[in-house]
Amino acid sequence: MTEPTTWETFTLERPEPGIAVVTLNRPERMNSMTNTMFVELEKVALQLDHEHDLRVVILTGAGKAFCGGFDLDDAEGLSSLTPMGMLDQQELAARALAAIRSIRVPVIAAVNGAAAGGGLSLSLAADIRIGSPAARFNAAFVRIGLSAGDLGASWHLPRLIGPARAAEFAYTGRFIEAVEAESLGLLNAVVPAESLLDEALAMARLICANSPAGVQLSKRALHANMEVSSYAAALELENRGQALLTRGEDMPEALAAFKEKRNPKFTGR
Ligand SMILES: CCCCCCCCCCCCC/C=C/C(=O)SCCNC(=O)CCNC(=O)[C@H](O)C(C)(C)COP(=O)(O)OP(=O)(O)OC[C@H]1O[C@@H](n2cnc3c(N)ncnc32)[C@H](O)[C@@H]1OP(=O)(O)O
Repeated sequence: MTEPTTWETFTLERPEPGIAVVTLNRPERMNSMTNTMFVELEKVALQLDHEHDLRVVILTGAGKAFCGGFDLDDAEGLSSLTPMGMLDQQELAARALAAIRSIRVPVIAAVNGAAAGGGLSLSLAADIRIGSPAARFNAAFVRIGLSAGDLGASWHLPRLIGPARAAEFAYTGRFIEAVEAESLGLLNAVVPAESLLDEALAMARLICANSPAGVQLSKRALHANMEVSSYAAALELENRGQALLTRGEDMPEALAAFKEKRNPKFTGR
């Protein structure tokens, strides 16, 4: 494990080769999001996205919450902004979450507690969510006069839990606790709190054992095909990815390893 690097709003740790752990670090404010956090999250996402040897990012929260959404104390200060100023703030926040979502490698959210409002949106920007029993989700937006059309929540939720459940969740502002979240597919798994990070690391290791290029092009295909409208377009995109991968080093190495009954040594080239 290398020494953690501490940013103002989170820590970045590298427990083992290929794995980065980003921990939101404002536990006294339920890891709520400030403009500084948005700026720093965008920066670290762009930094990680350019690390050739990175294979998986794990995102979690310090203390008892994953992320309590926008810092409501900060919100006070925003009311003096012009409408365009407010739009700038919203776009700054949205860019941060888009940067997290578009990191080339898989992002696993280890949801250690409440994910409310923008915190829900942040958890949805990850590809995979593993929760502790304390994981709970809340589209808090409507409870404070905002819309659930926020930081990607209105795009992810219908695709993840279905339009009707997304509507109920968004309109009622109720909490979805861990067990229900797992049954809806909002969580991939619920694991004991004390082993949450270990479980995320175990899943990360499984991913690290596979072809980096294969995993990254799988992520691109899965993300892109949630956007394309047709099966034909999806096949076309998949075909291009496979054609690229068959020209790389990993596939022949995987075939040779299979024949020689040994583990492949992937390079990602
Ligand atoms: C409001 C935004 C307005 C601006 C709009 C335009 C700005 C554009 C830029 C930003 C765009 C971002 C868009 C995102 C929007 C949102 O996220 S809206 C939703 C905001 N979040 C919430 O409404 C959630 C509020 N918190 C809770 O519901 C609960 O605290 C919890 C997170 C579910 C945890 O509950 P519990 O475990 O019971 O802890 P509590 O006792 O409630 O809280 C402990 C302390 O933490 C403080 N805290 C919690 N959440 C926040 C928060 N979001 N901001 C600031 N502080 C928070 C809470 O006040 C407690 O503090 P103390 O009383 O001092 O102990």
